[in-house]
Amino acid sequence: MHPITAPFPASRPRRLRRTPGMRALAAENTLSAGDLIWPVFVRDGENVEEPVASMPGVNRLSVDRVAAAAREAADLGIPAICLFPYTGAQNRTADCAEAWNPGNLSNRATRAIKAAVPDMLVMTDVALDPYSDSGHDGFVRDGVIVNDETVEALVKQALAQAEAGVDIIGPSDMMDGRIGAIRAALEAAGHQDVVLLSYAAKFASAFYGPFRDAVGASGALKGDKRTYQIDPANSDEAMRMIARDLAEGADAIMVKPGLPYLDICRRAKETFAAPTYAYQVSGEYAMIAAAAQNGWIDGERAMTESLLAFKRAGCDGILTYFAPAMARLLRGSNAR
Ligand SMILES: NCc1[nH]cc(CCC(=O)O)c1CC(=O)O
Repeated sequence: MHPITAPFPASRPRRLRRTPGMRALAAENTLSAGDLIWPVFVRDGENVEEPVASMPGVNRLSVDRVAAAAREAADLGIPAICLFPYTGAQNRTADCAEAWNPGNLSNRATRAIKAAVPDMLVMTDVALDPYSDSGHDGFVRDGVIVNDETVEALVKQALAQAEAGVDIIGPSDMMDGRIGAIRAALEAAGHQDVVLLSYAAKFASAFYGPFRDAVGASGALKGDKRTYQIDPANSDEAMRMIARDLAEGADAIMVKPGLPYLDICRRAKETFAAPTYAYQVSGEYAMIAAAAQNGWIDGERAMTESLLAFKRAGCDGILTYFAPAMARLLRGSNAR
């Protein structure tokens, strides 16, 4: 880039900032409901809407309420919902068998959404942590999260999700070789149109704390996830993970968390020119929502600014708990 600026007063950059119309004309990036994926927590029961204490404004929904949420999303122009099941300690086992149960919570919610709103895209998470008594994304053997055996289970989980009708599968487990294995299994089973959105650049982050509360994993988790998620110190490693996952058949890639990793978003987009998404995770949501609740920041403006940042960084879309609030705000105005 070679920006050319005349010396003052020939150049007065404030000319282009003078009115809302002028600013709209000069805007380099925009945000729309079509950029958003809404992560939703699913729980047992009927007609249940249970607040998540650490995420003000976010609820765990029973399957019937998830279908209603899908209708709401469709009305707001949000193209996709991402499902995360809440599992209590009593349903967590060492063999994680619930993960590939065709009738598990996630698969039931998928079918309910597809029945209620067929055009709503359903995304699901592939990882064992909602079903594991250890809270880890893989099997634990002698204190080690084992890779290859976990990948076999992830393949079964992904196939059950595809059978239930999901459009987008998001492996979030960070095991080695899972994208290739899941892609091959999907092809073999006739699910050639299922999109793989790989959580390729997923960092071992403190910002997942409220999520682990929301899905019931906080109490279960023993230790941390640093032997499989990426060290926050690393950027080249994230590029290698993205390259690998694209080479194994990922259609799109994700950077997670979001705001603390905008450099990774920008670098990923420039390096690979692939469809690139960011996950504005639970801790990021909680910080903004809690500060707004206390009157310390303007919640709507902070939400909008944080989401626009992802577009500026090169992302094609954002997974965010703010999705319905942002879409509602966008519908009411042309403001970004
Ligand atoms: N496979 C687990 C998973 N999938 C999405 C999130 C975090 C999402 C959020 O914090 O909003 C996590 C948590 C983790 O890795 O511990």
